[in-house]
Amino acid sequence: MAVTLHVLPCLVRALSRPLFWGAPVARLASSMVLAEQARQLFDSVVGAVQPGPMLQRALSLDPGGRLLKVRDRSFQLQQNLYLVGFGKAVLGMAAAAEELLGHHLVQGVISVPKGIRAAMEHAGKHEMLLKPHSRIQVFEGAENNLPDRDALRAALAIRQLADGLTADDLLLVLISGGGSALLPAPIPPVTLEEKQMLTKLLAARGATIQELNTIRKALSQLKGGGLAQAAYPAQVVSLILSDVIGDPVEVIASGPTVASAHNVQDCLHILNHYGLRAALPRSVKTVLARADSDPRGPHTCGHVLNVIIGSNVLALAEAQRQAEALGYCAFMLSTAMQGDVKRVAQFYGLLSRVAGARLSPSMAGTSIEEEAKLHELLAELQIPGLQLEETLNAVAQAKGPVCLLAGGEPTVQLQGSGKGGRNQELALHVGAELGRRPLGPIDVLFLSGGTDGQDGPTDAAGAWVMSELVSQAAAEGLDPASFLAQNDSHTFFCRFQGGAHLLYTGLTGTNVMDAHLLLLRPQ
Ligand SMILES: Nc1ncnc2c1ncn2[C@@H]1O[C@H](COP(=O)(O)OP(=O)(O)OP(=O)(O)O)[C@@H](O)[C@H]1O
Ligand SMILES: O=C(O)[C@H](O)CO
Repeated sequence: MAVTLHVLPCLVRALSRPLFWGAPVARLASSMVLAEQARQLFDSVVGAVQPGPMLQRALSLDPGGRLLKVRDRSFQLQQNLYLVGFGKAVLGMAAAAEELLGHHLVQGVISVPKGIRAAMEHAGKHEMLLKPHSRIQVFEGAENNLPDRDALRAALAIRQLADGLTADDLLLVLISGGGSALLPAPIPPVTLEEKQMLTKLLAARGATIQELNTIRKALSQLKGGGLAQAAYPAQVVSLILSDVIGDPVEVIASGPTVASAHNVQDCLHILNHYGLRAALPRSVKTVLARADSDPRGPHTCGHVLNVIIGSNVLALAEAQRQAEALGYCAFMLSTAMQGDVKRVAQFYGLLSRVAGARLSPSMAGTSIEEEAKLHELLAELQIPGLQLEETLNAVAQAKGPVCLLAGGEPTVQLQGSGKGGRNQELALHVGAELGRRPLGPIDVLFLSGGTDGQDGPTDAAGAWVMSELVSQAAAEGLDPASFLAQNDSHTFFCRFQGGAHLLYTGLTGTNVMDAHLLLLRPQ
């Protein structure tokens, strides 16, 4: 990174004098500049949703320090502030809250992933760590994103804190993705093991996060508004970092401060759909039957303010501004990219050609068939809010390089036993797509990165590719298709050009799904 930054000024000068360079050298310089800019844009995505800046944006104290403002609401502070939190990004969020409000804080409990404090210390991210004599108690648990005994202990401590609150108290709840596994409190007689097993089975059979969390809510004391209910009559303010498409507060971490709108019939429908109804443990049947006849109905959450403080949308909006500052015409495609990575990669491959043809007149007319295919693929993927024709028209008007931004979470069907992640697999598929046909006089770079800095079980956040990937890989004796067949994208990128196309950030302390960047620059 430092080396790349060091050479950047010379490369920029080189690009402005292409006639003095041989074509291959100019192309190499151009690639390096594009790669450096893509990296900067990814950093701005992650930077926009760092816990400190997010909390500072969401919370403000009046000059006397006695009134906490959140959105258009004010809360009196008088030694009455409590804090709980659960999720992968909650350690940094709690550290930022402690920095802002520490002297008002009476007590706190957070549930965060196993090993996160050591990882943050190791990475030198001291702003993500609590103060030495913090009033916030930290529990680490939920190894491999599954509820375990440690997370159960944390959930019980959180419930105990909430149970003890009075009408004079204010409870700040910090929530981020991974919160469901970090807050398991099964309703008896359901056991932790039974809940674990059901979660695993549903996930393995392809249940969506909406479906999975509907079941989790029905079997939990704290999810689906249970935590808010426990904290009543205290006021509750939940600050939520979204890791779900569309930012649905009732789904993120299974909505512990949001009344659940689902009923038992919804649960039975889901369990039926995945063939799990017949084999349900007796305890689960008991809890569902009890909920069906519960005269109290769903939890009420009138004393709660739920606020989304960070999301994929916010993060990409910052990258869009940054791209414009770098001289790109930048357009947001969608923050709801979903579907199988292979299809999503075909979409980006076709989009590169079609947008390239609009951008570079010498390619015009070559893509009518591809444009039709692109529309077909988009209809199949059903990406909410993606205005393809409008974006392409805007690209056609662009004077200069174009940056297309998107976010979301495609899915990988694991077939092989290789090492990889969603983002590296997507990038490699896009590289293969770009290599299918020559692109004409246009440089194309595609980058895909997970905003938490960890793509699948690898230490990379993602990867970037250019249109020359297939031919350059062949020169090194590497065939992307055979790595893809084994879901082995990480091994490919480690070998290809000595790992130069891998995106490394380390754990970022935040998590708003994935970011995709497509840079197009006429040569
Ligand atoms: N070899 C592999 N190749 C491609 N993808 C893989 C591979 N192994 C695991 N994955 C994918 O990685 C994902 C799990 O990784 P990770 O732990 O980063 O979860 P996540 O969904 O990104 O979590 P979060 O929502 O917190 O970001 C799954 O989508 C899984 O299919
Ligand atoms: O914890 C969860 O439920 C998922 O990460 C979605 O928020």
